[in-house]
Amino acid sequence: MKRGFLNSSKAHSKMASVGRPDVHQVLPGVPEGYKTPKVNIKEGDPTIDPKTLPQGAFLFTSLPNIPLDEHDPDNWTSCLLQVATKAQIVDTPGFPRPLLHPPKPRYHIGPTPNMGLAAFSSCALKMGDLILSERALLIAPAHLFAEDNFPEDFTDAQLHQAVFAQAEARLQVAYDRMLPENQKAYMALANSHLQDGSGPILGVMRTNGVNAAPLTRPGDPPMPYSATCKEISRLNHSCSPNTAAEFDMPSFSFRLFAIRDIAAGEELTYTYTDTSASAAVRQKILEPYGFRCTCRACLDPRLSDARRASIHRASPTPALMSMWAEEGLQASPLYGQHAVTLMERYIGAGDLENAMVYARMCSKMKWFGCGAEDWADPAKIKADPQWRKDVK
Ligand SMILES: C[S@@+](CC[C@H](N)C(=O)[O-])C[C@H]1O[C@@H](n2cnc3c(N)ncnc32)[C@H](O)[C@@H]1O
Repeated sequence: MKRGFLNSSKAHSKMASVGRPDVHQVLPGVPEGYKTPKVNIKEGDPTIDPKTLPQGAFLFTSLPNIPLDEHDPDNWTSCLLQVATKAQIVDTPGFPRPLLHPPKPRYHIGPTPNMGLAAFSSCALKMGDLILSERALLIAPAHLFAEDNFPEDFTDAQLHQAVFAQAEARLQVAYDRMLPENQKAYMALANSHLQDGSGPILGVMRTNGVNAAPLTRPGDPPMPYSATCKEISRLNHSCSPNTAAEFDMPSFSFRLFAIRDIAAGEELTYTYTDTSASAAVRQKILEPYGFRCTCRACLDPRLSDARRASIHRASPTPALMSMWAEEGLQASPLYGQHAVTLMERYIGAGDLENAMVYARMCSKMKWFGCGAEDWADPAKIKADPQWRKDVK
């Protein structure tokens, strides 16, 4: 039986452009005459051999690496990645594996009265059910970074705008490499950054980016990546979400799972914030998305804040697990770790019935990337080296 899964480290041809935005038109704060530096290291550029680039250099690429004008039923992602990150991806055993799809569609996108579009379950779902798999439209560094020395007389506001302009110019290259239908899908996504100087491509990324954590290699400085998806990015936020997304490196795709049982027609949500934080802190983190969360935990923060604080401190017990579930925090890695701890505790005590309860729970927690479908097997539990080790 695999232990500690929760602790393990775990995008040429020129194409038509849909609604191609003009960086300087949409960034009025950039001083007249300021030109963004050219950042054009594209794969397939005959003047550059990617193998000679430093590991930290950025590369525009498509993953899986198929010709840019070709269609793949599973789509491909237009990426801006560090050279070393790309190497890590293509060296992943099994890459590029086809996507794992549910046997029939389990969700649909539809309107809400006050939250724009949203995703809804099309059937009753069980905890651990795969809802959808998709490759992102765009993956790029989540953090804005400046690439040249700015004129000394720039004001803070101008500096801010110039950094946005650089980011937009970079993203424009990745956007130009997308298939026209992907460009169209990208520009159709929500944008909560229409007034702050973000260019349109950056604005959509900042509104819809999903954390592609496994792409961040351990190192200094860490480079977080943001993935903008056609479908998953339609999910609205909840501080007690009912889904979680896991990035599967071999297939280079996100998998969205039900993290508890979900009724047919229920809205599917995931979290944009830190669910362990207080309601006030969560609202602050959500501010850039342009809404105030009105989920159950935010409407009654006094009770929920106290409960969240205490359950994050407490040691795992079956009663504590119920409190985590009542608070709707099954996406938290700590919840998963507790399930493993309890399973191990019952294995050590030779308590098969209770060990099976938590083994079944762990087996369904596929959003943690554990892929541990067969943990809930009494024969395996009894064959575990720790079986009955704590029995005096
Ligand atoms: C990633 S998009 C989600 C999909 C979006 N509703 C759409 O129409 O495409 C994020 C945007 O959805 C809206 N949104 C997401 N969660 C919300 C919530 N809990 N309450 C109100 N608006 C929300 C906000 O406008 C936010 O900027």
